[in-house]
This record gives sequence, structure tokens and C-alpha cells, in this order.
Amino acid sequence: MSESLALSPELTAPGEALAGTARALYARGWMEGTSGNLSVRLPGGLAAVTPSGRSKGEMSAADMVAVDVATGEVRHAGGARPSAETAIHLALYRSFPDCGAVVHAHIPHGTALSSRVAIAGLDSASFAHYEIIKGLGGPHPEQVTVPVFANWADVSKIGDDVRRFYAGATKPHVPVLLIAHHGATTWGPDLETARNRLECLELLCQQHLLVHR
Ligand SMILES: CSC[C@@H](O)[C@@H](O)C(=O)COP(=O)(O)O
Ligand SMILES: [Zn+2]
Repeated sequence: MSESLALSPELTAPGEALAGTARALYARGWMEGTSGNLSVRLPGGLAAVTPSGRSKGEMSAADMVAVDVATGEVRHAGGARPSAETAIHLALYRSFPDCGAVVHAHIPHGTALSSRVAIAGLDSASFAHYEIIKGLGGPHPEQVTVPVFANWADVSKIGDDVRRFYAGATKPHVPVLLIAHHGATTWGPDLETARNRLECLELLCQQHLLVHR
């Protein structure tokens, strides 16, 4: 089925929220050259996802693509393909029933730190004492360990890794992750919270890199 989201009035507001948040993140320099993607969960087992390969500074609600969270099947699209990283978004929606929105951006300091972690042969970054940790939404206000996933060319493999990682988790998690040499993905009950967590993660990584030059 292929149909513009603009034709579905109940999907227009989430689409506008996605376009507005994407514009703001683009304006910050975090979604350069078509990078970055966002999604929100919709009623009926769907998620609205940004289209693939488009400037995230110039989108409207009608550009968004609705996909089935359970199957990944495209349900509504005005001719656009959903984000190439939809598999990561769906892995998070499937892992966390309370996840209402996912934001991915190539934040500069987060990406630099993810590269440093990967080059060191590690798979997580730990931080302690920074006040901004409180803004990440994790269980501990004073310390946090952020997983750093491998950046497979086949994005479905990143989605599989994410799904496996959180399926095995028994403790409360922090709703942010890094992808090595690539960027960050954050999530939350709504788009605003997911975006705030992205901002906090970028600032945390920046502060950490200033301390550990
Ligand atoms: C500018 S290339 C960046 C892409 O490879 C990818 O990492 C990305 O963030 C955007 O992919 P998209 O398919 O537009 O959602
Ligand atoms: Zn990306």
C-alpha cells in the first residue's frame, strides 16, 4: 500500500513534529548532508519514520513513511523509502513497549568518543560525576555506561545487535547508545524527551573529551 501521510489527518501532527525536530537538529549541524533519522510510534502498531537520503532540514509531514513495527512493512509512503536505519528504530520499539520516539544524529563529540572507544577495542563508554548524566534518563544520576555498537554496513545487523543486547538486559537501562565511528541514537516516551537526551549525550561526550584530551 502506498499513500501519502498527508492524506491521513491523524498522522499529520506526528509528521509535523518529526519535520520540526529534524529541522532544529539540522540547524545545530548534527544532521549534515542527509545524515540522521527520527521516528515516532503511532497507534495501530505503526511508526512514522523520516525518509531515506533526504536533507533533514527540508522535510514536511507528507514526506514521512509509516512502517509496521512488528514486520517492518511500509504502510504509507508518498513514494519515499523509510530511513536506511529503520531496523535500529524498530529494534528499540520492539524491545521497549514504552518507547514512543527515537532520534539518531551524527553528533560530533558523541561520534568522536565512539571512535575512540572502538579504536581502543572496547564496546562501551563509562562516565561518572558529570551533572548532565541526570539528563540521560538512566537509573543512576552519578554514573552511566553507554554501549557502543559496531557500525555494520548491513544496518539490519546493527538492529539485530541492539535487539539482542537489550533482550539480555536484566537491569534498568539508559536510553541512549552510540554506534562506533557513526553517531548516537536516543529514545524516550516522546520526541521531545528523546531529543533532550541526545543533547545531553552530546554535551556529556564533549565535556568528557575536554577532560580526557
Ligand atoms: C550521509 S550518509 C548517512 C547515512 O548513512 C545514515 O547513517 C544516516 O544517518 C541517514 O540515513 P537515512 O537513510 O537518510 O535515514
Ligand atoms: Zn546515521
